[in-house]
Amino acid sequence: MTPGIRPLVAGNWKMNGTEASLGEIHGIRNGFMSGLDAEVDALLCLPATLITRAASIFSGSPVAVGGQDCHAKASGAHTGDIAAEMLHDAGARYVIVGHSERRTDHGEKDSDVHGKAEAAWRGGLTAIICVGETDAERRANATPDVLTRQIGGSLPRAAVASTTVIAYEPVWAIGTGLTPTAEDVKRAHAHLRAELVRLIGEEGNKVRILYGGSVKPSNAVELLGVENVDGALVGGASLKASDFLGIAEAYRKL
Ligand SMILES: O=C(CO)COP(=O)(O)O
Repeated sequence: MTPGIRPLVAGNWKMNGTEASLGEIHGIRNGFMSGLDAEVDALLCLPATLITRAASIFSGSPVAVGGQDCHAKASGAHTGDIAAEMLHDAGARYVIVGHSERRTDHGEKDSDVHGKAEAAWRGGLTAIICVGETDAERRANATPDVLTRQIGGSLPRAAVASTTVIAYEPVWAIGTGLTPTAEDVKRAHAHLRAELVRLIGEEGNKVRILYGGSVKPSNAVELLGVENVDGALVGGASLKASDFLGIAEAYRKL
């Protein structure tokens, strides 16, 4: 946690979810309507096919909807891609950019992520910029260098805290059930905070830095209580309303 920063618990459904999953979205809505919103902001980043339906379910609730990627351009001949403006039109207010799965599956580089973050702002969205080291980089003690390089290349210098979120997601912790120690998370987030301030000045002290990678209800209190951890980006556990709410409930104990 960071004094003065309201935490954000965000889900990332990745390539999961159909009509049959709408019950979980209703469950998430009901959970946040019953008082949890006093503690934390909530967001669900969905496949594009569910954004309009989820935005209608979440309407009048404190839960926002986000996309998982956007193109750098606003429109054009880019088959299969989606523009930030289109996500906004569908009801999204956030978009994840530079997730490690996009960096791996689609060869996205820091310079691509930089362009997508600017596109997100142009389209009226908050950009969630993801960074994080691989297992090999961790073993080589290269985590601080990797984070410096990724944030330096991915973060446009015009970033402001109201429309920028950083997510620290160690690649080796995603979907594996493995998590860094609280001490390792503290060190990585302190490093990212210092880099933010170096890159964008005092504004960097107000930017939310989320932790992502195997967050569950059982480890949420420990991970979310760490200094400079301003929320979570949750994959697998966000698919079930009870687990996602269980993670947000950590803020009732912190
Ligand atoms: O990649 C993630 C969120 O963006 C984390 O995924 P898991 O919570 O499934 O490890």
